[in-house]
Amino acid sequence: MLSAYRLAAKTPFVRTLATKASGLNRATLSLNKGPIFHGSSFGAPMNATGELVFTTSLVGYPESLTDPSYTGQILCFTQPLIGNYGVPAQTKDQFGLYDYFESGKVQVAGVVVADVALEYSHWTAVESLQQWLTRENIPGITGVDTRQLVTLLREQGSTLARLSIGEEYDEVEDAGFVDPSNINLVHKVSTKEPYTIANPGAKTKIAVIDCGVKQNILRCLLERGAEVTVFPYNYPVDKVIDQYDGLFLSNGPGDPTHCTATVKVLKNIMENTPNTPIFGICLGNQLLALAAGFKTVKMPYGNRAHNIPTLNMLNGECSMTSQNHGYAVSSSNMGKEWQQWFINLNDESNEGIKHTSQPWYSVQFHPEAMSGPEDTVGLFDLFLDDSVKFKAAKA
Ligand SMILES: NC(=O)CC[C@H](N)C(=O)O
Repeated sequence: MLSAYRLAAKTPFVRTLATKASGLNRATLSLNKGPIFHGSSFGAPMNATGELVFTTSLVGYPESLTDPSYTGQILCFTQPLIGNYGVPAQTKDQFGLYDYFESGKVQVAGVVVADVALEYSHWTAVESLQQWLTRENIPGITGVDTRQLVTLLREQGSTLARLSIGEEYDEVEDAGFVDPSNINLVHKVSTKEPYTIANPGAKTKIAVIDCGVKQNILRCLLERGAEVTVFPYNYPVDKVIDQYDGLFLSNGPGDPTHCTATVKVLKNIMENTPNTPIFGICLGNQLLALAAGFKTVKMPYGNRAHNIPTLNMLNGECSMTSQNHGYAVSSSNMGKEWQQWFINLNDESNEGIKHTSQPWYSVQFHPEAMSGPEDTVGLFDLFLDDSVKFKAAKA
């Protein structure tokens, strides 16, 4: 029997007037393992290649498109109409962080939508999605049957794809498909130099390993009273960790096994300064797991959404979470020293690990929720409380 999703994918797809009437040029989305989708070009009129992934989040395209974890990926939105609330200005808050974006630029390689809204309306908006992507040199394709496309991706897994201008993918002209999993993408997005975000009256000092940290993660730490120093992913943080009350491991793009330098630093910290509180998010969860001796695996098509239910294995609480990942921690049996902290209630994949005696823990989902539900934002309070306690114990 066909699922409702399969049925929907089989019904004819109707493009709305917004796209048809716009006079956009033709564009093509070619999947490595086939097939080819035709649509109209919006944003920058150029070709792009990357891993094609999809998100089922209904809102938050300014945040998702600027999330450094999407580097190297072509992002397909299953929400059919994207762009209708426009794009906000690049204003900053009192910490110098972007109010509405997760980094200073669009990070995805390309965008795939069913129907781009060329007109927009929102009190924060200053330009359309089309104008923003054009300015940022990122191409998009609209008019794609995203239901059919996502059905395919769910069946065959995330795939490499090319987005090209015109009706056909030209194998001779194009360099071919670039596989971002072969590249150390963290190296591209991590800060090149350490920097400190001052926070007058801060009660604790946190070292952040930046693998592509989202702005709202830094804000969640700062707002709770931390002074934050952000380090490159390959900086020898183990040599300076005694100056800090806690270590935070950020989100980031690509395969976590590329971050060997970070895992080495982490192992040193866990061995030499064991009482230091450590908290990781998403890639940070994978890196902590690798440092603890566990393995990570590539998922068939990953989890990218705002409504993924997770179960806290220690207290039985269920939370809705925001997610964006294609890799997962593989072990469910964690031995005596570690425990599965959270699991995913849809596919039972790992959603977090916790040490049984040290203040070391991490989650696969995004408690900073930018965007998404804020059910688990209290994890930042747990981490800051642990770092304040650690600071008191050191004094
Ligand atoms: N958001 C993230 O940190 C993503 C982590 C990792 N790159 C993955 O895809 O699983």
